[in-house]
Amino acid sequence: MDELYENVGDAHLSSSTDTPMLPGAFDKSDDDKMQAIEEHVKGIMETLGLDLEDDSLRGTPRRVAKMFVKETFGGLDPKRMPNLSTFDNSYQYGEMLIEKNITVYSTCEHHLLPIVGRAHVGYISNGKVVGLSKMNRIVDYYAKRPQVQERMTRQVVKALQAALGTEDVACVIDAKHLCVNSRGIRDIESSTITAEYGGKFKDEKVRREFLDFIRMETSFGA
Ligand SMILES: Nc1nc2c(ncn2[C@@H]2O[C@H](COP(=O)(O)OP(=O)(O)OP(=O)(O)O)[C@@H](O)[C@H]2O)c(=O)[nH]1
Ligand SMILES: [Zn+2]
Repeated sequence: MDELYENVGDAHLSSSTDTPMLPGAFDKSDDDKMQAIEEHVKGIMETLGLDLEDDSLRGTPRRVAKMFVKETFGGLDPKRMPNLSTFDNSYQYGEMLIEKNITVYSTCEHHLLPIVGRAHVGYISNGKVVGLSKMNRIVDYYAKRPQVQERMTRQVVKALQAALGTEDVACVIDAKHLCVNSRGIRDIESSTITAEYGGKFKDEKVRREFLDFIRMETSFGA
């Protein structure tokens, strides 16, 4: 684990943001993966002494396999990377744009327990603009992997920097890790904040504005 975290500060190392994958990981079909996972889940349940003939338990291995491949860990499949289509900044908007309170449902890679929280993403256009929903989509794509929050935060920033052709991208994530909240130390109140500031967001004033904006209460009527 230490080695993984040592790399977290090296923005120039692409390996520091990549999810560690086995060679050939992208060659298997979804059906092959689901079949293998179904067998493994069956094994775990039988080891725990559960009767898989029971009506309620019978479908669980298949259900979990489908959920892992298609939903919970769907973001391990590069084919599911959202198309971050950009267009020209024809309206000459020159200030920062923030998509805040993006819901994060992810999974802690140490315990395979949920991470639930909110991401706030901002950028300053360098001539290109990205559709608002694409920021929600890119957060969700990287969230759908076994994750550490530090890596997820940096993956979101790097993907948007590449799509927008600018370093001026920031992401803050505030999330609850059920491995901390519901087991182990069982601290239901604590949450984890991570931040990645690229380009102009490293400037104290720009960063301050970003952080002030994401703290703004947004209410739409009653
Ligand atoms: N840095 C970081 N740590 C995480 C993240 N998610 C979970 N962890 C931590 O990973 C650590 C794994 O530590 P271990 O000591 O191997 O696991 P453990 O015995 O289950 O630890 P406890 O949770 O303290 O009971 C724990 O401290 C978790 O809180 C994350 O996104 N980032
Ligand atoms: Zn965990």
